[in-house]
Amino acid sequence: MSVLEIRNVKKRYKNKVVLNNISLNIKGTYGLLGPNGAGKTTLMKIIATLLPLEEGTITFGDISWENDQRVKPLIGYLPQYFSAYKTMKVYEVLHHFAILKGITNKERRISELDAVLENVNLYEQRNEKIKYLSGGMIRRVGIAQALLGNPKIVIVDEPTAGLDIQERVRFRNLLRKISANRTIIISSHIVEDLETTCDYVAMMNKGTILLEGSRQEVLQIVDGLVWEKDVNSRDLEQIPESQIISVKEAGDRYIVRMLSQESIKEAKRVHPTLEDAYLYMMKGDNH
Ligand SMILES: Nc1ncnc2c1ncn2[C@@H]1O[C@H](COP(=O)(O)OP(=O)(O)OP(=O)(O)O)[C@@H](O)[C@H]1O
Repeated sequence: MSVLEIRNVKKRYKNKVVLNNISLNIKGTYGLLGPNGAGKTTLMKIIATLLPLEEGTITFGDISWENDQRVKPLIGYLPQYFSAYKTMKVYEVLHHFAILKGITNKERRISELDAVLENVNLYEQRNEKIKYLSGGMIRRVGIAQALLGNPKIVIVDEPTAGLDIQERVRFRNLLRKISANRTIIISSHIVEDLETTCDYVAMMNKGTILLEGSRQEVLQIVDGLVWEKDVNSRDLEQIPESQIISVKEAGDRYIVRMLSQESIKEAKRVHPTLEDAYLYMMKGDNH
């Protein structure tokens, strides 16, 4: 499988630099993690060719994003807000997208529509109107349209925003299921979404990549720096807020998770998670 190579991509809105020399090697299931306004959507739209590539290069094997007819069929895109077409039925919406994607052969179209409906587990609901579906089901219709034409690269922007916990878990499982033999790019500001689904992660803030690598490589940045301690409420107040990652209530005591270069008295060192690495990078970036 080719690597999606992004080199020195820059984007400005008027005088504001929104993407500042972004370079990434995107492969496998790839998570783009960053707070609101980091530039994730802008980068995804440029990859999806919805915004022009003004500076820098993007390539996938021998295909280049500069004027290549082969780019569009490579890509399936689920935007952050996929909620239009409310009065249309699931099948009609997908049929519409199949036509837009140029799947003109009727037999091929029918077999592709059936296959994507099965794939996202919505075959039973194919004659339901969109407005009667749950948020999670609508998101799955969005994935179904992105899969039409069997694209090699699927881009999913903030896939679980607004979904309840059950729907989020189901959606993550679906992303894992469709990831065989394709590159999937998932953007999110929710670390858990990427923790369980992604092989590679990039952390982004203010238009800049802070860290990129396999999940293991990214975790190494905080290896040895994460501590846990069981405290009462009085001791909890003594811990500097800048050190705290999370606090969990345990009866009348608290389990505090902390970041520290030095060992912390009576605390035990624990294995880092993606959230630890993300908070560490964000703290550093805000100094
Ligand atoms: N059309 C536009 N005109 C001017 N500024 C824009 C435009 N679109 C986005 N921006 C700005 O670019 C920056 C990056 O926005 P972008 O939507 O790419 O971030 P994001 O990481 O996807 O965040 P979110 O999850 O909030 O969408 C923000 O500061 C945003 O205000």
